[in-house]
Amino acid sequence: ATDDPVVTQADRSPQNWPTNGRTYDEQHYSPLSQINKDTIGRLKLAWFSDFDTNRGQEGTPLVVDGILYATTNWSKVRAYDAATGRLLWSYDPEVPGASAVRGCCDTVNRGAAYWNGKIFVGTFDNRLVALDAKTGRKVWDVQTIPKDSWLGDIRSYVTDGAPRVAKGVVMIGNGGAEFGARGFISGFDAETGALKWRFFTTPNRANQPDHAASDTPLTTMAYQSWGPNGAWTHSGGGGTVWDAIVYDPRTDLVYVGVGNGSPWNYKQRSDGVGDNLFLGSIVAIRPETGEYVWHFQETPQDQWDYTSTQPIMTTDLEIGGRMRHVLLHAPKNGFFYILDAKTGQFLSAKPYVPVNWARSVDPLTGRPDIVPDALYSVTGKPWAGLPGDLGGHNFAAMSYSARTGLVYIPAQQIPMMYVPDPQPLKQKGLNLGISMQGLPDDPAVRDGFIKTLKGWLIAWDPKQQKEIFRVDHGGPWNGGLLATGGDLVFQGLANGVFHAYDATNGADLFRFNAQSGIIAPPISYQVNGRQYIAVEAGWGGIYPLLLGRTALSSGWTVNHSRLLVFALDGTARLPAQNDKGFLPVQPPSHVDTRQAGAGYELYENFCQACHGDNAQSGGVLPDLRWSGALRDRTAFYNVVGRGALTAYGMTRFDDILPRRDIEAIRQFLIKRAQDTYPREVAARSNPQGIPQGHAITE
Ligand SMILES: O=C(O)c1cc(C(=O)O)c2c(n1)C(=O)C(=O)c1cc(C(=O)O)[nH]c1-2
Ligand SMILES: [Ca+2]
Repeated sequence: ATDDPVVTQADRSPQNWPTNGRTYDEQHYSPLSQINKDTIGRLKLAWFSDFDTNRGQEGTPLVVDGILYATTNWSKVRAYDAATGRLLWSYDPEVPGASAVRGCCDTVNRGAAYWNGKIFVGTFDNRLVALDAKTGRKVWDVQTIPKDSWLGDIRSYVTDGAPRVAKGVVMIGNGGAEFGARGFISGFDAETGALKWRFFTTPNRANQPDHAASDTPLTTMAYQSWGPNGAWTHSGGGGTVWDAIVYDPRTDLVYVGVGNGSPWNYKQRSDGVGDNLFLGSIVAIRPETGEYVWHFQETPQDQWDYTSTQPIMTTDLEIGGRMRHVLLHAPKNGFFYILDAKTGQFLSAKPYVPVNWARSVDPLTGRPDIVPDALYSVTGKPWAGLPGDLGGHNFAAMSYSARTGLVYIPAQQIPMMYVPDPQPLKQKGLNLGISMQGLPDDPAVRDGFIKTLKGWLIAWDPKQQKEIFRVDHGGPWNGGLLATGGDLVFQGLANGVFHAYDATNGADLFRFNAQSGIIAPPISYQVNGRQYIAVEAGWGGIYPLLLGRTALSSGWTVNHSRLLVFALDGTARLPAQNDKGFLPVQPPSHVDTRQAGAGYELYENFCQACHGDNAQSGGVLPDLRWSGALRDRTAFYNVVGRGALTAYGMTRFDDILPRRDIEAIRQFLIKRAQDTYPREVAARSNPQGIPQGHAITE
């Protein structure tokens, strides 16, 4: 079917939430208003459902005619009676645990798509699966990565974004640009799974046609913007399409948010020359053919992981006395962009968070005036960037309310020290061309860094391109946003508290202790005349995995993954919580300090990205200091070398790390356990047994 009114006319059915942003404009706005400023005092938990994966939950649930579809970590899908929470079916694509290491950022999933009685989900191992929405039975599945896109192990692909469907075509991209990847988006027939088109976002290294929709723009325009001999010719250049794919029925265009360069190091990637199209760009293509229509590059010469994959929305705005149909975008690079939706014409850009990599954006061309020192790979000198690699805004959905005229942005500040280190591309693991050293374990340094970590809900007036108000959060990495016809804005936070704010002034009107950090966006729907608010709780994603304990600066949180659903006069209650997390265990007494020293660097290179800087867990994956496997050299080798825990997502390293390196990592972990055990125990000597205050981040 080339039409499904459930999706294409979603604006006529406010009880539903049938596509990622509810309607094709992706405003994450629900017109429902039963829950409003007057009734908010009666908002209570109506039902909840525990998930079977305690890792980051980033899914936007869908609701179609009283059935709620949620996707969870490891690309699983669950269908519920949306009024009662009764589980109707669940689907597990059985993603191999060993594929976790192919992704930069937790085995998350950001949601499903609905079309003509089917649910579509992308799996972490890159399948696109169509399920019967009634029964959960698989209708078809296809592998979305063509074999020739891999280049040995130098390239990596994972799929964690939500597919989108327009005109009977299901569109999906993938992640992987932190390893090596050549980005693309593919369109499949929703009924059969047949590939209709593919659009690559970076050129073919021989500048030959790929026999893909992207051939002409790549060979005639993009190829010329790359240094012909850079490392991109092996890595693929990056430009992965890991999140935003937005169809606009008004223009009949699909807006594709394109990711960062691979490796990050621009000197290494492209000899330090060229803008490297289509990195850091929005590209507009046709849904039926993938044909190129326009592009706008937000970040030329990317070397900061400044992806343009962040959620995109469309709306009508009066600008300069004239109504315009526009795109609104707050990419990682810190500027809020307004583009003409039909032509891609640049209209304006203003910083929505502190920015130091560019002085400004040219008001006519939209080109950033890049600060010379920010080109760290060219200068060869370290650069402290604002925003950092995690962006002024990441995957968390923003929302727009036409009633207030405001865009609500889940914004943040996480500075990044970019230290160039153009090593040859590795066969496994991150290939950034920068140093992966974390912070020293010095409380003063850590405290200084933590003071720079910030999170805000920013209410932004796109007409004036300025902030109207903000809500200060304890720290970054908070959930996405929902605005409603009740003039409320809902957001879950990193510290596990779910809030409703007054959409006109940010007053905090509702708080609920969700027992786990929230990074997903809420939705709203209605069944039998009752309005509900639903959100997935589950702390994770890249921030706590990579930064470890430092990521808990908003407050101590442990992962309890579940779906929470609220309504007026709800009567459900969460069970008593266990907030203790991974408890310190007396470490082995013997350590080889020389080996432990060598182990630090190995740990930061191979283990840190999931288990946290300096071996302190961020509350999601096991804290390795207290692992039982530390006590025995062979047991540890079986886990790290031979893959005893691959089913849980822990890969095997014996293909790249010799035994002595793995043993050095073990010694480093024992040393870290010995050094930190006393302070970890002390931090828990309080009635709750939960680390308090300074100890959370020390
Ligand atoms: O370049 C890429 O291919 C890529 C992929 C992904 C991903 O697949 O989730 C992320 C990023 N980059 C990224 O830069 C980033 O900050 C990020 C955060 C997250 C997350 O889910 O927590 N994923 C990703
Ligand atoms: Ca990236």
